Amino acid sequence: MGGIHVMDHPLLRHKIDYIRRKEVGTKEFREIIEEISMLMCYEATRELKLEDVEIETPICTMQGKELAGRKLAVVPILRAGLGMVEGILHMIPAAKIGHIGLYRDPETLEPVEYYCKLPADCDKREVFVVDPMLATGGSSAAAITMLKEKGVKNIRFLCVIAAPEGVEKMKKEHPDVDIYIGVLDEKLNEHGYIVPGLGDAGDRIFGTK
Ligand SMILES: O=P(O)(O)OC[C@H]1O[C@H](OP(=O)(O)OP(=O)(O)O)[C@H](O)[C@@H]1O
Ligand SMILES: O=c1cc[nH]c(=O)[nH]1
Ligand SMILES: [Mg+2]
Repeated sequence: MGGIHVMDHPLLRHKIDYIRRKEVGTKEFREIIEEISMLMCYEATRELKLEDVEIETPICTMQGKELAGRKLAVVPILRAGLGMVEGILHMIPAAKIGHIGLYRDPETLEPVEYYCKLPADCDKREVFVVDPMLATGGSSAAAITMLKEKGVKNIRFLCVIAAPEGVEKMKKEHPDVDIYIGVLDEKLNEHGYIVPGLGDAGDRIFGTK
């Protein structure tokens, strides 16, 4: 059974509220999203399994620990999810990377799929789906459905800012998935944007629009 984990950490909160400011430019926005992702990764990996391993220190032999099983895969939802990959790779450099291309139709707010490329053995890995924004939940729910259709079982979703509407949709459609949220915001506006939010994460990361 998955759970909703709203991170309650002063450093994370400071960084998220800093990049909400409209005067923060692309370079700084991108750098800080990377830092936020690193901190979120630390928290989201808390439950990873360890196994015993014998190691030799300069002093003696000991039973040490290392991460069990296959390494993680990180799957950003394009485009904005790409902004979170580097930060996670700082923590887990050997992670494999998949990509799911989805954009939200501005009229219907429904996700439109345009790309999917995953590591060949993705179904045997722990998969972290990443996207800074969970708004209606349409994009993340669709991305996770795509992964499940390919046999992926162990999925966690990391987002920087979530709206309650998106959290409800994810709980309903993917109750087995753990969701890690930097900050839970108030609501969606009439255009499906998160309030207070930070605007369009993809445009802010890539300097488009
Ligand atoms: O929860 P939802 O209502 O689906 O909205 C969230 C989605 O919207 C944004 O992507 P967008 O469609 O702007 O694409 P982009 O990343 O290419 O800018 C965001 O990065 C999420 O993927
Ligand atoms: O507030 C929002 C909602 C969807 N996508 C974004 O980038 N921002
Ligand atoms: Mg966008």
